[in-house]
Amino acid sequence: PKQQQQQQPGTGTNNNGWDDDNYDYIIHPGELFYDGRYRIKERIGKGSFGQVVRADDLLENVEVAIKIIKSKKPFLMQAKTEIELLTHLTEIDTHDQHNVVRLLRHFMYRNHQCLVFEMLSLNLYELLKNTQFGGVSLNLIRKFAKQVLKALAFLARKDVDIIHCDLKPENILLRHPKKSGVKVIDFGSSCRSNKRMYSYIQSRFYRSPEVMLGLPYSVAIDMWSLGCILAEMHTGEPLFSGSDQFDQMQKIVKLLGMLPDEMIEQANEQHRMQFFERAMLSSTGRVGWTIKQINTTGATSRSGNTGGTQSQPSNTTAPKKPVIPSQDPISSLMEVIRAETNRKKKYPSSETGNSPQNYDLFVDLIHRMLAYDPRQRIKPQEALQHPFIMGSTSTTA
Ligand SMILES: COc1ccc(N)cc1-c1cnc(N)c(C(=O)c2cccnc2)n1
Repeated sequence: PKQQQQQQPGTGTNNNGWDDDNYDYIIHPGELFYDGRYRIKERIGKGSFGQVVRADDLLENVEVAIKIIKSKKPFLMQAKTEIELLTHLTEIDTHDQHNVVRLLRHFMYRNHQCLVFEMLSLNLYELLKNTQFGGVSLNLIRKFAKQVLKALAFLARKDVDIIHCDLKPENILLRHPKKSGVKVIDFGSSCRSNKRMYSYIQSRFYRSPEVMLGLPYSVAIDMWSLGCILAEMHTGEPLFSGSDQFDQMQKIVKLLGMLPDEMIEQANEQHRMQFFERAMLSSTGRVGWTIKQINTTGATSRSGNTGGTQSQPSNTTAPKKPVIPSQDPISSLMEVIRAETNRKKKYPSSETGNSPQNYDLFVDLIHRMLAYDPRQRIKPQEALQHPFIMGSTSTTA
C-alpha cells in the first residue's frame, strides 16, 4: 500500500495552516476580519482560552479588543457559554452602569469564535507591578472596591444570578490608564448559580474555602476573592499565596483560624482528609478538627491554578509548627495589612486615606468578606453600605 505521507511533528497544517500547533490562530497584523470591518493590529494577551488582539473597528472608528478562541471544541463550547452570559448581562445593563465589560458582537472566523469587546486598559496586577508591588493607597482601593462591589451586586441580582468564578487582579481592568475607573472582565469560567458545572474553579490564591472543600457554592465565592484582592492591592502581596491546595488552606487557617466544624463535616471524606484530621486540641482539651501537620516546600507561582511545589507528607522529623494562629483574626489581618505598609510608608494619611481609623474600617470590611460560612459572608449590597466604602473620598470613577 502507498506509504502514508508521514507529517513531521510541528509542521502539522492545522486548520488549513491558519493555526499553530496549540489551536491558536496565527496573528497577521493588518489582516481584516468580519468582512473588512476589523483590522488586526497586535496580540495583547494570551490565555488558556486563546488570545486577545488589539484591533481597529473601521466602521465605528474605535479600538476594540478581540478575544480569538482556540479552534478546539472544548474551548469553543466554553466560549458559547461566555457569549450567552455576556449577552444576557449586556441586555440587562442597557446603560452600562454595572462595571462589567461589554460584549459588542461575536462572529466565527476561520473556525475561531471571536468575541469583540470595548478596549480597556491595564489590569490591577499590572498596576501593582508598576508600584514595584508596594501597593496602592486606601483611597484608591476604596474606589476600586466600590465599583467591583457594584458589579458583584449586579451579578447577584435574582434576574442575573451569575457567578464570575475567576475574580483576580488580572480580571479587573482600568477603563483608562490614568483614571480610577475599572471593569470586571473574562466570564470564560462563569456560570449561573443554578447551573454549576465544575467543582475545580477559581485561581488558587483567590479560591474560597467552600470550593476547596468541594461544597455547593454561590455568588459568595466572588466576595471571598474580592476580600483577598483588596488586601493584596494595599500590601502588594497576595494575602494567601499557597504553593498548592494544601498550602493554600494552611495559610488561610494560619491567619483566620480553623473553619467551622459544620463546614468540615459537610465535606466528603476525600476533600476533608486532604486538609484536616481529628486530634486532641490543646485549646479545649478535647478531640476536634485540626489542620494536618505537613511541612510544605517550594515557591509560589501566580498562575494560581497550577504550578507551585506540592506539599510533602511529613516523612521527616521536621518540627511540627503550630498552624493555629496565636491571636484573633482581626489582629492577624491588621498585622498583615499594616506590616507591609509601615515598611513602605510614603505619603501622609490626609492624601492617601491611610489613617488608623481607615485601617480599622478597611480590616473590618476585609474580615467580613473572608467569613468562612458563605451565608455569613457580607453581601455586595451590605458591603456598599460599609463605613469604609462610604468613606469621605469615595467618589465613583
Ligand atoms: C490592554 O487590554 C488588554 C491587555 C491584555 C489582555 N490580556 C487583555 C486586555 C483586554 C482589554 N480589553 C478587554 N475588553 C479585554 C477583555 O475583555 C478580555 C481579556 C481576556 C479575556 N477575556 C476578556 N482584555
